Amino acid sequence: MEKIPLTVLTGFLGSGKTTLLNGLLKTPALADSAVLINEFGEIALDHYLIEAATDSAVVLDNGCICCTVRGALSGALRSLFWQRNDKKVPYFKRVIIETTGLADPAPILHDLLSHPTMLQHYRLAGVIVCVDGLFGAEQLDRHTEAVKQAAVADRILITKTDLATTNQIDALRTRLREINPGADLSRTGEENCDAQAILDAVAYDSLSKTLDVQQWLKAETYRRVQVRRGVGLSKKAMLLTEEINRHGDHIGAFCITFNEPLPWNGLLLALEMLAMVCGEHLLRIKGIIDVEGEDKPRVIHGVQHMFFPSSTLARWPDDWRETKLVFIVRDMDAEFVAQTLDHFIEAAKNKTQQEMAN
Ligand SMILES: Nc1nc2c(ncn2[C@@H]2O[C@H](COP(=O)(O)OP(=O)(O)OP(=O)(O)O)[C@@H](O)[C@H]2O)c(=O)[nH]1
Repeated sequence: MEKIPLTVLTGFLGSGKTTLLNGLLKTPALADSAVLINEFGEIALDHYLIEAATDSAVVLDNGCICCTVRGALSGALRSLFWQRNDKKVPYFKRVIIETTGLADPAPILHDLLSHPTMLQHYRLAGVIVCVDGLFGAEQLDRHTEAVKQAAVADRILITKTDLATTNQIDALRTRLREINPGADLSRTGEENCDAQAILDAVAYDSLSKTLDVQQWLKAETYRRVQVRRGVGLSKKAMLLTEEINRHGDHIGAFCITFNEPLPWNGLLLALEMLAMVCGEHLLRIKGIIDVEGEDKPRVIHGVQHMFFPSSTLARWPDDWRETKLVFIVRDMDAEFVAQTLDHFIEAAKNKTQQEMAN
């Protein structure tokens, strides 16, 4: 059965999420959507979608379903799926989750990822983040959540471009590029900003055999970090603030490559170890892996200490067969990540060699 695409729409308070969503939902392409508004605690949200929503799902004028969910989303998504199955709500093709502006997106993505039954029905199509063209820079300065939101985005939309000056928008673009070099970045009102483009641009389908790897990974936009062979793990370097950029964002975005096939177990151990020791510093990881003994590339991606189930693509791009892992981290040393990967990969290779020798 085809999985239902799930788009997470986030962005700081007042950044224009609801305005964007209202615009998107008016377009016929998105008429068959279910919208979940994820509320937390006492934060007062009073816009039209919330007003339209009661405890359970409400059908909006355009046929979209809307409901407000307090706390964890996974239960609501499962229930929505079964309601659709039992025809208790109109059929919907996709789900858009709008989070509250104060939300750290990582726990939301964890919630979505950590329920295997939910992953049977849904797939994460992408994370869209609205950044306020006028106040975005200030929000990035003051609020860690705003930086984290930008870091996990697949697509960033700069809003309120009618209010901001060209200089403000250009400076914001540059800063967002530093935080998240691989995200699609555009401003509302731009040509490539229509509803379908926004939803399609980020589509990562774990079952898709046709994923455009280059477009998805954009490895060339990240700073390249070399693995120093045979150096091993340094005792001192784990959590460093070397990655602080000139805005003080404490965010590092880098790419690590390996040009020989890797033992899958060694790589997994390395990633597990990184997730265990410094999971909260790992904001986003994506990778295409050349696995020893396999002809086809494997895709992995994760947020903090959670990884989406890995999947295998149909084939390598014509001009590229190399492992590439991109990381967006917070207060974490890039070299430490590279050496940890190398250490566990080498250990796995040595173990296999010893087993073969015996
Ligand atoms: N001029 C202008 N105003 C905008 C734009 N986008 C949003 N706004 C206004 O900014 C305010 C906040 O927009 P919302 O869409 O409610 O923002 P939000 O991110 O959903 O806000 P919360 O859900 O409260 O976090 C509203 O008054 C909007 O009318 C824009 O592109 N231009």
